[in-house]
Amino acid sequence: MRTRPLKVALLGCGVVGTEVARIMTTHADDLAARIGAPVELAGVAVRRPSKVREGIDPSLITSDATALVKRGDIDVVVEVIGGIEPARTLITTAFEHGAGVVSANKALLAEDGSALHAAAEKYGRDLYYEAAVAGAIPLVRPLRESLAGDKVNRVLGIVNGTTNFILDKMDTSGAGYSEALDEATALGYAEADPTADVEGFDAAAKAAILAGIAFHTRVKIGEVHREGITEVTAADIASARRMGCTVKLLAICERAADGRSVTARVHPAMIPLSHPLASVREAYNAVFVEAEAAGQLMFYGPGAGGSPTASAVLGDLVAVCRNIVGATTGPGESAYTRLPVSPMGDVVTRYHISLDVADKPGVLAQVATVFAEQDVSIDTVRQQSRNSGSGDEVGIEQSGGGRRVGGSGEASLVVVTHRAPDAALSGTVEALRKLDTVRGVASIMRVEGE
Ligand SMILES: NC(=O)C1=CN([C@@H]2O[C@H](COP(=O)(O)OP(=O)(O)OC[C@H]3O[C@@H](n4cnc5c(N)ncnc54)[C@H](OP(=O)(O)O)[C@@H]3O)[C@@H](O)[C@H]2O)C=CC1
Ligand SMILES: N[C@@H](CC=O)C(=O)O
Repeated sequence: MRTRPLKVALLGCGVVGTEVARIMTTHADDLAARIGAPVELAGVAVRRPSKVREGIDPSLITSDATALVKRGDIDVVVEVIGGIEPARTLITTAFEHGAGVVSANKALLAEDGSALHAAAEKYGRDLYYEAAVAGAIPLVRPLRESLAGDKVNRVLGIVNGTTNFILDKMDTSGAGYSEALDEATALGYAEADPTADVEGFDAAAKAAILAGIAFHTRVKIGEVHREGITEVTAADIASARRMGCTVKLLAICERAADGRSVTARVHPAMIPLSHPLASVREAYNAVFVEAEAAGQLMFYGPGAGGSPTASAVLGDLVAVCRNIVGATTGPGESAYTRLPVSPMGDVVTRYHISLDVADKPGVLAQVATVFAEQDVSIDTVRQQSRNSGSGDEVGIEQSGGGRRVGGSGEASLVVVTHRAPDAALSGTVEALRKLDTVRGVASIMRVEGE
């Protein structure tokens, strides 16, 4: 065992950083045994140095993160500040000054991963970021290392704990959206600005990282199609239930059949209750990986929160420290080639469309014609009259398109399609909006996982 301790600079001591510092202290002997050298917390950079931080030697705390990473004796920098700047400059400076880096910062990796990897390679240092995707779940290293000899074609998962928590609460306990969000924030799942969670930015960043590692390419967050959960209503959730489905925010990354391009998208979707992702509750995450030789793999576990995320950070810290002790580095990024990211219009899937229509003869025929003109095949149609008082269904159409319309006034028409390109669906919706008899498009949701 080497006796000189490896020195670690911790940048950020919030939800995640506090737990990283605690585990480094309480598990110091175990970490030393696994690494082959003791590790020492050499400094902790925060924004508010006067705040009392339980369990942390006050003499280690500084507000000058730059000076800490430039000290010259730091072996590993753990960045758990978040955001783009100053995190990006601090990580690059760490490489320049000879340190390896562990980061949980998905926003930065999805925005500028290429440049960070290039800087790590230039200075011969490690950049590890297991905690950036799906909290405690080992996913980055299995994709980057264990599956490096296979060909991954699809990654589909729930990668944001906050939104899964909110949708789960809305579904199972009938909680309101705001109430569920407040609870997720109090539990430390949500980002500093929860807009990143509920508008899908956090999941989109994770999708960009996953697509990059899975397909050995580079995908930036701006290339990921993104829709959040703010428009998901109790009616959508009830409608999903009627179809034997539940609503989840999914991240889906796919390699095209010809292998020449990829797609990456994040949006709410209905999935059948029989699908394993349907039973992923609260802030848990789960990711399906489909690889040519391995088949289907599922990764499941806590996707957010201080302690689970710190577990992933500590795993990376051990790996980077081991590499330093062994005078080596982890897998580099030079084998990556850039595949184009296809637009959302090329994605083929099924849709659940809820329309408010005039409840009179001929409406269903008009609506069906629009779908046919756009070459979008209808699977099922369900009509619910607004005049029935109780809200009971008054007409159920069979698969494939028979017609039954009656009464007058307004009705709600729910159309579920067969698989069709997203561009064709957009064209259909645009044409539907122009029909006099269509009073509004209440919701559009993709149906996945069948
Ligand atoms: N929370 C979670 O469940 C997960 C978080 N992550 C990622 O981990 C990272 C950290 O998240 P989290 O711990 O929740 O964030 P917090 O907001 O709880 O903590 C951020 C920390 O960074 C410090 N900080 C902010 N700006 C600066 C600065 N300019 N210089 C020095 N320190 C600064 C803050 O200081 P101060 O304490 O003084 O305010 C605080 O200690 C993010 O990238 C996040 O996306 C990843 C997976 C899960
Ligand atoms: N806000 C994120 C935290 C982990 O990445 C989430 O809710 O999943």
